[in-house]
Amino acid sequence: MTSCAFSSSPSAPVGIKTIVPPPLPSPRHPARFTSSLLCDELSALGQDDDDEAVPVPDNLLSTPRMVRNAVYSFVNPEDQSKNAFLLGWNKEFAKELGVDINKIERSQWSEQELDNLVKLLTGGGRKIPAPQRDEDDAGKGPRETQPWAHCYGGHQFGYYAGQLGDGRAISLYETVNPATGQSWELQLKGAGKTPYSRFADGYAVLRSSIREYLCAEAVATLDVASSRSLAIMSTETMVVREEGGEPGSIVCRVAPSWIRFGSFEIFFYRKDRVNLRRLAEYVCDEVYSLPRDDPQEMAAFKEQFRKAELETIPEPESDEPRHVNAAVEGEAQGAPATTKQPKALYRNRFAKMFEQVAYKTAIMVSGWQAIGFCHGVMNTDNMSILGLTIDFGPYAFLDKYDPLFICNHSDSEGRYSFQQQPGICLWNLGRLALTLENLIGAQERVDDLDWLHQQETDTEKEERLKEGAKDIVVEILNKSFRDVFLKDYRRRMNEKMGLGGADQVKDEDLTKIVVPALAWMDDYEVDYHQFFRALADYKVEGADTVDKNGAQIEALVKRLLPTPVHLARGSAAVEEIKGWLEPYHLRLVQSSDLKDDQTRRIRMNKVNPAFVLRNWVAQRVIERVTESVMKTREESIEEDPDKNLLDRVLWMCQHPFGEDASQADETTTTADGTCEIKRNNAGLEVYGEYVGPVPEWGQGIQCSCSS
Ligand SMILES: Nc1ncnc2c1ncn2[C@@H]1O[C@H](COP(=O)(O)OP(=O)(O)OP(=O)(O)O)[C@@H](O)[C@H]1O
Repeated sequence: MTSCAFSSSPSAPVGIKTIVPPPLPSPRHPARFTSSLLCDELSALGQDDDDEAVPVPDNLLSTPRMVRNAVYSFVNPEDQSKNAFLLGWNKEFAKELGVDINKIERSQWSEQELDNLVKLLTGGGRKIPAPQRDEDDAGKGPRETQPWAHCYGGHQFGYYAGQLGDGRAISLYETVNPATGQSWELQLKGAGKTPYSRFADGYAVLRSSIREYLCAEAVATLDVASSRSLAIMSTETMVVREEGGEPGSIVCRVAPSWIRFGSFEIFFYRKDRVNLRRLAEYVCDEVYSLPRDDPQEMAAFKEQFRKAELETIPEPESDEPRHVNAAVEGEAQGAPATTKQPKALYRNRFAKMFEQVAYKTAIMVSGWQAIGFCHGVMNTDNMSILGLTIDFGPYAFLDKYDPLFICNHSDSEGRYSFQQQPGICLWNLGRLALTLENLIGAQERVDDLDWLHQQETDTEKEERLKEGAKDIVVEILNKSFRDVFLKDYRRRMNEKMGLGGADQVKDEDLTKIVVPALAWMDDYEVDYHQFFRALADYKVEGADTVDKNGAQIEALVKRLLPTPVHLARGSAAVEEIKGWLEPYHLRLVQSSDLKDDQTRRIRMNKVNPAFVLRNWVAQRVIERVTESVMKTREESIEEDPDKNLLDRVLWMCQHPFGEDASQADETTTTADGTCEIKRNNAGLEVYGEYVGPVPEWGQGIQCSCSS
């Protein structure tokens, strides 16, 4: 890359620097939030087209402050482009984003295009392609972004922390992939100070950027919703952290929406009902595309049920309308249903939105539990309104299976330990529900909903609204979170164990096979991921009971037990493994769909990764890339023997299952009856040392939180 200067466009006003568009897709809006949400007034001063408007200097725009009465602030990324260069480009995600197919590969870009991209992503340029849909702007050519930072609050480790906000993340613009219709918001993390930076510097260090860049892709590939990574840049600056000076970096990360639970909390705790309502409407409209509540349906509901509620309340009818939920209070506790009156509940769009959030959060966390992912900082400011995995800080994939595993060394009490994650999601959903209870509790009452658009206080009314939300929220948490979580977790675990897909899950699979298998792994400190790859090689053909498979079981145990100390307990392990292997074996042989060893193996190896982004792998990449960044750029390109490690590991994150899952390992029985399994690494050579046991130096690595 040359140290390119901006090229001047002939039509640009004198003094304004212009660059040609980089190979990125066009924006839908220069700034999506401008449409319906309130902007921080100070930051908006210089942003309109009015000739009279005086541009606000960047340092004032980004001055940390309390931002009230606003959902976001305009702010420009700090120009860190001087010596910046592109460290990694995720071409697989670029396709999903809708980047011009002829510009997917770095090798397809001109030097100018590379320069433009790096400048845009490191704050040195603001020109983006012309908007896609805005007819007024059509044909006007490149225009400027109006980057913004979002205002949010959040509960951190159980306590409400007040205003947090995007302190080092700045959204550039939103784009829609015309082929898929999916919209994406491009955000730079580490882009410099914003009004929400509080006492911090707005930067990100290379170490944390690499971890986020890789892990978002690893998680997404394992079929768990996640933010995505488009690119990672080295800013060639030093950033000061607890550990000393470290190279700085920016990640361009992308999500359909970056709104968090904490986005609602900030307005709730400030008693700012107007912004809370606007944000909720925005999420219903733009994020979930929920239709507006139908006034006629609401009126009909009111007529039919509220009047009846005042008189004598009828038993719910079987052909009641879809939105009516006749929850019978007390039924759950075993009280006779007839002694309690049924309540007719109307789920307005805010309840439906909450239901969607609960559902998506359940699916996300069932994914985490199944893939063995520990998030580490499940504060409400890190909970996405779309159930995406966001904020890849001190995360870790499990090595050995340990339900008590804590990956965040600041979490001394294990609030966010591996086994706590589903419960914490529920707790966090409870925090979100609190912010929405007025809106949900209003149900079909238009007058109450209108009242909620104002800032007026009426404690009695609010109590009534709160009461009106209670049953709806409880039911959503039960049905759309708890039940969904359990169902999805069963499905995922059954698939991992080769017990078939969703339609084949049996009630006792979890209690008789999955849970005892996990307990066995915990007891013998078995590697969580290797367990499933080894189990895929287990054969039932020719053995109608587990007892006929003795030699194979011994070999399996030998392959899984991590150290000689564990191996010394080998015979106990063999006996104990039978506790779940027996029902497992029977379950397989009794099903014509499951008993074919080869088919099952292929299926299992398609959901159980051979490559896992373990902490030691991420650490290795960090060390190599840091080393090369610390050299001059020319040196690093010429001399770094592992210069492609970042790209290679990204590729592994995106292709973790092995290239050829169909090749079976070879099982041989020796003369003395012992059984050896020779690993067939066909297709795994490409991963080199990055598949297989964790090296000694890499066991138990924890990462620092000062990112
Ligand atoms: N170096 C920094 N400069 C400014 N603000 C920061 C910095 N590090 C963290 N913050 C802010 O502190 C809060 C909590 O930090 P947390 O570690 O959860 O977020 P993060 O990793 O910066 O961001 P994200 O959740 O957007 O991935 C957020 O408001 C975040 O923006």
